[in-house]
Amino acid sequence: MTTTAYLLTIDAHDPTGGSGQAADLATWAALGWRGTSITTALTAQNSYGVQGVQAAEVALLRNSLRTLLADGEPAAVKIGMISHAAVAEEVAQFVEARQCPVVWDPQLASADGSEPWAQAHGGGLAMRLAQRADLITANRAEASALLDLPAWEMGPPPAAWINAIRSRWLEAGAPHRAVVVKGGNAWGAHSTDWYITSSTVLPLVSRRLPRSAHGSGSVHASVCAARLAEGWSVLDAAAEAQLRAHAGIDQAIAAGPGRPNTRTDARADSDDLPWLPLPGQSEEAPPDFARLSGQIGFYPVVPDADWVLRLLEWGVCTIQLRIKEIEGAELRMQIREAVQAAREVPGTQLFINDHWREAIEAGAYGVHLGQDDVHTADLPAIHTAGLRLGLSTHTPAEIARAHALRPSYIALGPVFPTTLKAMPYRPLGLERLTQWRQWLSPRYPVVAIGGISLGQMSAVRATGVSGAAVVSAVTQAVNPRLAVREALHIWPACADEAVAQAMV
Ligand SMILES: Cc1ncc(COP(=O)(O)OP(=O)(O)O)c(N)n1
Ligand SMILES: Cc1nc(C(=O)O)sc1CCOP(=O)(O)O
Ligand SMILES: [Mg+2]
Repeated sequence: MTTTAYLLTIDAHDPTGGSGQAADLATWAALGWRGTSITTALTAQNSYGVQGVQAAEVALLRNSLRTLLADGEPAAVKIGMISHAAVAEEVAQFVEARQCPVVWDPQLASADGSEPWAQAHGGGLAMRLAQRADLITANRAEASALLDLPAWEMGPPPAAWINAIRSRWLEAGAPHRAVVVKGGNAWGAHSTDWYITSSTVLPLVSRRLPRSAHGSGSVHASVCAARLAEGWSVLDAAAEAQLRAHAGIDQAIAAGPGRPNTRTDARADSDDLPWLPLPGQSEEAPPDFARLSGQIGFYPVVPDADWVLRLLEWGVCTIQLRIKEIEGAELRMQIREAVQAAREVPGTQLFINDHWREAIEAGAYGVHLGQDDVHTADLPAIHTAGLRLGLSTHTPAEIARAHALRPSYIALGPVFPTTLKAMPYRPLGLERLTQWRQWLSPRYPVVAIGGISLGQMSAVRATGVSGAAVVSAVTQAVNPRLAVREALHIWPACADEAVAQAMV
């Protein structure tokens, strides 16, 4: 029997279960991970906060770490509260000898001041933890105390913060290393986490909740550790962690008369989504793109206007024209022809892939764009012209980017391996599709795409998505007419009122 992979939290024991190792273990259980824990300190606390801290005995800590390792290496380590220099030294030595991802979530807490923070993190110890960590998740107070930085009230991180974070925490590290400075304890309508690497500064913006909750930092950091262990990028891990922490605070559990505990297994939805504005875009979300007028269902994606005409004849209502390798007058003509034909069939939702200028010119129903396209397309022009917008997404950070643009629908893919084009993403599978679809609900209709055959369409539909976009299942079918008939039988759409009336 092989050992089940495990995550390790090196953190304090919180008797309320709301933070520290208890919260990490519960979060990991909710994510399907086996968690293990090594105790850095015992705390006396309740819903009013920490009343006392007793650092772990160092020989026992060392023995615990060594003993645990005999079962195998952890898949990732999360470090939390360390309130004594000797404990910090032991933990630093331990993580320096590991190969796996390390997340460090520094804690200022030693509420009664009995174990001075400076002692535990002084003498270069904090620097050693920082330089080994793949990700440091600190709120502003923690980062300010550790790096001796001036207060930062509003807006993006000041240059002094970025310089200090880069020169002291990131410079020595690999390029994927990052710091997330969390915005939960700042002010304003939004709570913005700042993702900082040696070359990037990106805001992840959330709707500020009217309350805080105990343990949200632990939930955030433990989600990050799990996702780094699974090979997700730090930005993707941070985006999902922010979503889950937001949901956990929103659904916090009363633990007494004081602060509630962050819920570790909260069900996130679109109110919890962080958004990642485009460079130069304000934190304020833009106005929503127009809503879809009908349901989506079976959504063929086809390479030319002739295909669109055929699909209209066969009763398909939501269609995408995805023309590659044609330009100029021929491109414009095909788009115009398809748009004109679609307009003659009430209830048709025809999206034009990539070619947003030609789509506006032709008065199309909508445009579908990829992640790279949103940097160059004139999104306000598409919005002003009244076109719907569909966006491709493949990761939590891409979902956050899409949410910053408030499109009409969001596509998730590739659900299964696709042969249509090379994709640098691993397939989502149905479980992740179900999960991410929940994150996007109720705000966004979700379209599943990638490797979907007719045989898989019922299972895809059962995940709760609004539609399934397919290329090969139609264009490569031996008998496309029959394939379309079967697909419409599995997933009829056009429940649009206009169509329903036209059919009476
Ligand atoms: C419904 C739907 N989802 C995703 C895509 C992919 O769009 P994009 O990322 O722009 O890639 P190309 O299709 O242009 O290769 C799509 N077309 N439709
Ligand atoms: C064009 C495209 N975009 C994808 C995404 O995940 O964004 S998957 C994909 C290919 C869809 O073709 P088929 O149905 O033949 O697999
Ligand atoms: Mg495209």
